[in-house]
Amino acid sequence: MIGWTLTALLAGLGFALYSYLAKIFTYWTKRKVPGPKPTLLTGNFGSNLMGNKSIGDIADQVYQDYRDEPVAGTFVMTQPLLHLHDPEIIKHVLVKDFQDFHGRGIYVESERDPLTAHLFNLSGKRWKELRAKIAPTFTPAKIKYMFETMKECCTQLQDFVEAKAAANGGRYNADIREMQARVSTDVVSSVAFGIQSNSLKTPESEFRRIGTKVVEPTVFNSIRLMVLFFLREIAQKFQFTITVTEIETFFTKLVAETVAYREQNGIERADMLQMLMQLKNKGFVQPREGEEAEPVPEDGQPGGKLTMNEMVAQVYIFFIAGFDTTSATTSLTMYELTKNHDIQEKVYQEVQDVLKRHNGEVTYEAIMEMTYLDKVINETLRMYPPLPFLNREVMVNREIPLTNIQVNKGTRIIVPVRALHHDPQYWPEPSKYDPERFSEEAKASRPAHVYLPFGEGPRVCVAQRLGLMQVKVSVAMLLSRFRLEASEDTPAEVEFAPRSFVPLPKKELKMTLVSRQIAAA
Ligand code: HEM
Repeated sequence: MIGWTLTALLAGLGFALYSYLAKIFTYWTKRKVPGPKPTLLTGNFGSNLMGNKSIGDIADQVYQDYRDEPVAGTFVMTQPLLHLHDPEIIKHVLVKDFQDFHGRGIYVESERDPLTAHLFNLSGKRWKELRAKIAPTFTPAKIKYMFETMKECCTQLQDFVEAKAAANGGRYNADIREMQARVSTDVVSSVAFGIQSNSLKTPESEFRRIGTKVVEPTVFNSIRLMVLFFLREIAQKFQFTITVTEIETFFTKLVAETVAYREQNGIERADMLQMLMQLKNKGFVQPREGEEAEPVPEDGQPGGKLTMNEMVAQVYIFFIAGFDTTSATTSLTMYELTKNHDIQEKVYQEVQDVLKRHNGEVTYEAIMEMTYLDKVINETLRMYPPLPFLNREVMVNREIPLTNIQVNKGTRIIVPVRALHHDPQYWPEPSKYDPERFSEEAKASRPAHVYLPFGEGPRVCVAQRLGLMQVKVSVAMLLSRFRLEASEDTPAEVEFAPRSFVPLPKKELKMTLVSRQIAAA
């Protein structure tokens, strides 16, 4: 008897759950939005939760399958997600109607999980105020100032490779992705905190260890990212803490100790931490000499001063957003240059010609004159955008622009950047590495908003200039001293780790750097 009652109860519960989920999954069909059929508990993202595919891979697949549709709808577990495919709709959401779509829908818990409260994650008034305060940290004048630090790290890289090559008849066979990750860690730790992390020479350095831990493509990190990005409601309900304690402790201690040391000893440096300290102490970033002050809004400096916790959260995002994006772009540029000798030769010639005009000195102005290098980096960012998608949240009940699809406040939106960058209707032969796609003529011939490596609109990457400059300095300085050659273990195509967010090769990315100096001797 008890057995029958229990079976009936379970069957009833199962049916109720099934009916509930089936109703939720009518969200898109009711709105006549096409999309793949969701699976009962995991929606359309089961393969991500199982660790077989990244969120970017799934967005790519939806784009392939529904390319001719202006939008498509999926579910992350039970959370509806709208994929934008039409460039005009994308423009409206990112730029023209930004105020109604400005959120990211990301989990932020400033008290219990303070490192989540950073610029990338925040929405609403808090994002707007913080963005206005942080943007002056990345003006051209400030980047020019940080340039010398970047250059110093790249000089150390040149010397490091030269020494390795000298010990091996002028040739150094390196895992370029790991090497660049270490250099980028050095750059970001110097530019952000004025600290020499020495990751290039000491791979077991604390900074490199923490950096690896943050981006490691583990199942845990993959699920963490999914919850952070799309399942805020669940995280809030169950009071999840997303940040790993060790990482939170590392950054909190680092910032507290560095700030205390500088304040006690009256030390001022030209780095991001100093600017964040100004935000903590004064509520605004001091313009540099000769630099125009940012216009102060009519309502004064909104949002007051930064708290210590807010400061740590910003340092954390500068670190994670800064080192992996730039090292992926630099190493994949070098990889493509090993495969495309004529392009490598053309960049090398440009670097030589420009440096000659600048007395052999790598300066900010010299790098800005390297227009072919700029095209090359743009093409790498097209083929391998570090962020394969952009995300937004609908902030009010309204229709999706240029459609009659009514969506609820809180609906998540995704712009499949990588899929757009590989669509043959905008990029003929998308697998071909061709920097000429970025000639003025070619740029004018395609719609805007099909190239979005840094995002677009008021939420565009706040450090775009810094990121680009770092990649360019690194590539230009390496090419000026070394020829890049494929070695027998250089892959014909790069295969990426499925659980990784930014493009992280599954295996080492090997190539040979040949010293031009030794070869010429
Ligand atoms: C090649 C290098 C880089 C690439 C490709 C890149 C790409 C991006 C993208 C796609 C976004 C989202 C934009 C959107 O949603 O519209 C973003 C946002 C952001 N990036 Fe970058 N980034 C790079 C370097 C950096 C660096 C060096 C830093 C800091 C030191 C940084 C800090 C940020 C921050 C704080 C945001 C959030 C902006 C906001 O939501 O207001 N990025 N980045």
